Amino acid sequence: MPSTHPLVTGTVGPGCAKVDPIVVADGVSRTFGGLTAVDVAHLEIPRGKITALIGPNGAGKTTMFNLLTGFDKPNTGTWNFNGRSLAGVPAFKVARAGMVRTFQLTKSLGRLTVLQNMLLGATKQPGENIFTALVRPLWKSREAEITIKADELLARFKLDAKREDYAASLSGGQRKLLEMARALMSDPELIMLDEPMAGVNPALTQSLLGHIKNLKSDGTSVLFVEHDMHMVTHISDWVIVMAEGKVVAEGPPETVMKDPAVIDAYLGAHHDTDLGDLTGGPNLVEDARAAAEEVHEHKHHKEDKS
Ligand SMILES: Nc1ncnc2c1ncn2[C@@H]1O[C@H](COP(=O)(O)OP(=O)(O)OP(=O)(O)O)[C@@H](O)[C@H]1O
Repeated sequence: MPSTHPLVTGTVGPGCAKVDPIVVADGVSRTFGGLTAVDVAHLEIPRGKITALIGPNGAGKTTMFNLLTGFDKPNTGTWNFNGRSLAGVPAFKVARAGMVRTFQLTKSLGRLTVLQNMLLGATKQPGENIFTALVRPLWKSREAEITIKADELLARFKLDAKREDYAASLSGGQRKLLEMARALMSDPELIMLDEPMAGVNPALTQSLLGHIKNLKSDGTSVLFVEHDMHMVTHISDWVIVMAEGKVVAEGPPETVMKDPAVIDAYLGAHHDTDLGDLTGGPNLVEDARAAAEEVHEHKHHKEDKS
């Protein structure tokens, strides 16, 4: 039976319209040779909420992130952010518009200090504006301003003690925190996190979850890609499921995990999974997570070898 939800106008389903969308995408496709990585007819991301983008390996989630944030160019498609068209706009301008992303493999620059990494996250660097660049006092005051902001964020993410350390010396989890903190240097309205939990040890998991929830309390919209189904069910307001480049399901976490299309999407990557385990049982979330982890490990194993 078609269902409704307070975040949605009309009925809940793949590509459904949101009451207050921050991103609206239409007809976005990207092919690599003969492979269609993304083929999304319509997608809307709700404002001020935490939205999870899930799906098996190779579903097109990271490619969709790359397209929306200007790190890749689509074959077709348009999208707007806050009502402003951002199709074809390069990544640095997308960040200035208020849409910032982090990467699956963190991009912190190991040979720069933690603080220097943070300063690079500020969208308007001192010297970017020719007038400011020529007038040294203005240059200096802007630099002081962004350093204060960087220090505040480092304290919030408990990285202040590491301020002068090289980013290369941080643990995987600390680098994820640094990525998130750096993304916040530009005061984004939408932050897009690509697998924030991957490689994070359990000690930092709670802290990362807390930071993501705080982002929402501060009014920031969050879109994240994640294979950890516990995280997805715990913190998301909304879940979007991709498989083979398309949006195959979406809805609140408590219902989307029971959707046959979601089960199919995970089984699609898992022909050897025991169907009896995954269909309809109370452990669906647990099983889907284990399935996703298994695929993930398999993939990383392949990557290690190559
Ligand atoms: N630069 C590229 N060149 C060729 N093929 C690519 C490229 N980037 C992605 N692909 C392919 O596009 C498809 C979608 O990949 P993508 O990384 O977007 O999936 P994903 O859902 O993010 O997967 P994962 O969960 O493993 O990160 C895959 O088949 C992938 O191999």
